[in-house]
Amino acid sequence: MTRFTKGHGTENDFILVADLEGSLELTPAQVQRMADRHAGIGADGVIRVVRTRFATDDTVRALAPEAEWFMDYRNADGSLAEMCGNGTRVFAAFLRREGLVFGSSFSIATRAGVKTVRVTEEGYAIDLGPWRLVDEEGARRDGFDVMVKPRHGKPVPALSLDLGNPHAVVMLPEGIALENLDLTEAPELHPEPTGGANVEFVRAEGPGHIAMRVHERGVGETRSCGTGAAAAALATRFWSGVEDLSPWIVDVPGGRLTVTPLAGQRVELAGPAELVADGDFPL
Ligand SMILES: N[C@@H](CCC[C@H](N)C(=O)O)C(=O)O
Repeated sequence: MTRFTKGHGTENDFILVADLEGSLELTPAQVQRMADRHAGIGADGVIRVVRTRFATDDTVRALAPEAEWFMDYRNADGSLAEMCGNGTRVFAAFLRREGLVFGSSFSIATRAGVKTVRVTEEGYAIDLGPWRLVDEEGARRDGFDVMVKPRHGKPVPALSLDLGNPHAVVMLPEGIALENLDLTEAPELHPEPTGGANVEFVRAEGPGHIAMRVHERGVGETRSCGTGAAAAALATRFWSGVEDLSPWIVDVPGGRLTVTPLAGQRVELAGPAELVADGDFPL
């Protein structure tokens, strides 16, 4: 039996497995079984909690002097992802509950580098680090660099951003309601990015305020995506032409996140994190 904890951040839900000394080899099939919502525990992703110095990947192990704990993140289909914004908050909540970190600020290692966590009144704020437009020249010229076709929908232009993991953000044109999108299948992307992408659909709600739905790579539609919320806010800010450091509110089906652009092309994500259950699972 393997001990697990279930948690969520704005209803993006995760199974955490503590493997502090790095002795567990989690296979894609095991991840799929745990994440299965009918025959398993059910989750959008599985997070292995491991000491960074025991990570198998050399690039991650090199982060050990900066961050004691590595968030080994897997999507529900068993694929590895570089980063998970909501996952970092839930990971932080787990580390604190278990007494594995102390203080109101600490660092965690991810496949996309070290992220700094700050404890806040509502939960956690994570410095997601550097972000970039994938095709800056194309984006500045046309405002988009990829076409996205949702199921039963017409192709719409989107902007590709790299938040450590890949995103394509669509600002919905007039006449297409966010609520009516069919995200039961992955939207088609043209050109298709190598390695796929998470796709965010955005509606402007007012200055500094957007609503978003997301289709996540390796999962399907989820009720929230932290790196997706950051990508959506940064894309909307880019299209607005006012690239200041004011915070953005991002409403997702599972709640509300705050995204704050930081100096030096960095971005912070803030929101809640809840640990809701503990149990044992036959892996
Ligand atoms: N839900 C996450 C992102 C998880 C990884 C993503 N599906 C990918 O494959 O890149 C978030 O909160 O950022």
